[in-house]
Amino acid sequence: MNEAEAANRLMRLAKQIAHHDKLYHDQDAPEISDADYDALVRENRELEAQYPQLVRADSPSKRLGAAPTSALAKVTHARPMLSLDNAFSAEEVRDFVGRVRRFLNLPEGEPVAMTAEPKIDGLSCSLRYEKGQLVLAATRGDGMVGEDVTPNARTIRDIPQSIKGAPDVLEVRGEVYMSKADFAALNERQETAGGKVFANPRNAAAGSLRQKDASVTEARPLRFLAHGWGEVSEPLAMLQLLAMNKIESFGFPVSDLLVQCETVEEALAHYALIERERADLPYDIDGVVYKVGRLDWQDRLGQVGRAPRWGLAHKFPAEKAETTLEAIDIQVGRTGKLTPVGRLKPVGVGGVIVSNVTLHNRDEIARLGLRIGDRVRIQRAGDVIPQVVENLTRDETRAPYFFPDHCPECNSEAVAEEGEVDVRCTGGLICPAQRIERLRHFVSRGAMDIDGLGEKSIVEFFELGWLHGPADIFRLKDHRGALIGREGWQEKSVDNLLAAIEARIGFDPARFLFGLGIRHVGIVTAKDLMKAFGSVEGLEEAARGPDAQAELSAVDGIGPVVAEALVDFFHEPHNREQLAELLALARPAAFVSTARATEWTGKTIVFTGSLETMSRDEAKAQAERLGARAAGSVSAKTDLVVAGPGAGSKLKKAEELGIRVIGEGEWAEIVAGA
Ligand SMILES: NC(=O)c1ccc[n+]([C@@H]2O[C@H](COP(=O)([O-])OP(=O)(O)OC[C@H]3O[C@@H](n4cnc5c(N)ncnc54)[C@H](O)[C@@H]3O)[C@@H](O)[C@H]2O)c1
Ligand SMILES: [Zn+2]
Repeated sequence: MNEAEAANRLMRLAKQIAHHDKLYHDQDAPEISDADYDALVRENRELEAQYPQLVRADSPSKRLGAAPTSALAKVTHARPMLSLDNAFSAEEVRDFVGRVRRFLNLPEGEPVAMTAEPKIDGLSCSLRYEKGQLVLAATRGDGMVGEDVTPNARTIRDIPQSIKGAPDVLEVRGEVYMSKADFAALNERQETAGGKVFANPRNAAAGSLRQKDASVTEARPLRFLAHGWGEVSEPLAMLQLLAMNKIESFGFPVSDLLVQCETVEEALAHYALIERERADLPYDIDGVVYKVGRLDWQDRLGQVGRAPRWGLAHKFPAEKAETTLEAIDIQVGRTGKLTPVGRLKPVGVGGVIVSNVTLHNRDEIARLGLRIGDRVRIQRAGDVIPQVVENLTRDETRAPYFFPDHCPECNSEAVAEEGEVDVRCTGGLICPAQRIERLRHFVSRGAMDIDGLGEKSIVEFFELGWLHGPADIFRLKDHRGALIGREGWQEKSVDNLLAAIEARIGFDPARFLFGLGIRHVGIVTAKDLMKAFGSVEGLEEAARGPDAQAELSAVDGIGPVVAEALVDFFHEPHNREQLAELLALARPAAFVSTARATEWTGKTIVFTGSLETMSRDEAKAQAERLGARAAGSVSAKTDLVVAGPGAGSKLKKAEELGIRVIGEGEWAEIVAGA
């Protein structure tokens, strides 16, 4: 940038910054974020440092806030109310201390003790006490002239009306603010009442204090925290910290995170501590304020431009930033869920460089109207994964983004169930993203129950390339030689594992079906299906038939959601391929109904309360042996309820419906007699 360009830029910056100052300070309605505003101020400062001859009379570096234009009376401050210079890094804090040291001409090694405390996000207010009585409360305004808000301040409980033991004239300065919780509640009330909703607690506090009618202020939950003083008729103390202690003793709230630090490194450590506490503090803060500890040094340092030379605001890094969305990638989770991830042009947010954001799901992308190449505002809260909060471009000419209808990992069809936002891959058996999870499920207790094949071994075999899908479990015997001698595997344990696998050839088809991990197909549903279709092959035929949905839904215990999941699963070619292999190797048994025809055949039984002589599973198995179905909830279709001690709502419902209820003893008799 040459000198002429710099002059132009400085003129534009002066106008822009003045515009935002007015919106923010006078109208309590900012248009841009603080971080964006700070960036303008910073650019102005850097250009002025480079071209000192171009510093304008109306430069933002000389002004502060905005001259008040409200209906409130104006007051000229006895001592100006200043702003603070900003620092955004530890380096800049060290530079600040270096400047202080040089200004005071301190000998090498002489420490500069400083106080450090939270920079609370409210609006500054000066409270003037004469002979212990509150006589004036004023906002900062442009630093020289503020607004008279005395009646308003009198409604704030943290502000004493009178104080004892103070100098004849004492101006206590601090921040009027609103707690996060009070802010949220206020906005909720405002919204229901159709009133103004505030952008943040700072604006809410400013808008609430600067009211013509003090009864409006009174109804708002405002608080006050002291952080300094203005005119005083006699010195309060020799040190900043002790002066603040004195102010506290007069009855003003002072931050309990205010400390004196002996070195700059100590101060930076306190900054880190406050940053860690930030989320848990009841009020918003946007940084840490350091002040030279010795008041005689503060006097010597004085002020330059709009800020004291003895104070510094060390701001927290911005937690929001703007950047470009360069791509959207789809990640497939262990359960088949497709999650869109935004790839960003890397940008600093809250102290870290962010290049990925979660976009949650298909609906979220549609809500934001995202297209590749859009400018986006992103946000990072604590250690939560960053997310897009706003799309800054709505360029209808660029290609819209279409959420994939196939899994990027295995190319199987990806679908969202009705009423669900998540899109899932249907290629359960072969999808690499889902493999380990599926394998784990296939061998689990309730399914194929293969002893010795835990998650650790699954991962090990998977990484060795031995396990792709469940069919490979039955081919592990081909790797016997290679497995023996690997860490944790002796001949005996290998043979035990292979025997456990062999034992599952010709196993229960319902547990086999359950093991496939088809969505919504639990063990009870699997049994119902096997009862109806006799075998997995029979089920497959039905699920691929022309009338599959209707045929499946007709089965007792199967609803349309399960039917759809089955149709999806058996239509996916990859699944069918893997299943064919698996059936050839595992050869599940034909379903034999262990039920005899009894008077209970086809009936529905519900067990509730605790059973004393048997487990719930055993009771259900007994019911099934009688040809009955054990259901989880009582309805008009229930034929019998077996209630043990502690039975509650199910028992009550059965009684209301007039369903036969028996105890465990009577049930045992039925089982024995059948
Ligand atoms: N978004 C916008 O459009 C916009 C416009 C103007 C200003 N701003 C924001 O307002 C701020 C600039 O205003 P500023 O000039 O008042 O500077 P400042 O708010 O950054 O710093 C000075 C003020 O900090 C306050 N403060 C809080 N805790 C303090 C403590 N412990 N000790 C001393 N002072 C403490 C005081 O009220 C003091 O006046 C920046 O945060 C800026 O981002 C935003
Ligand atoms: Zn997939």
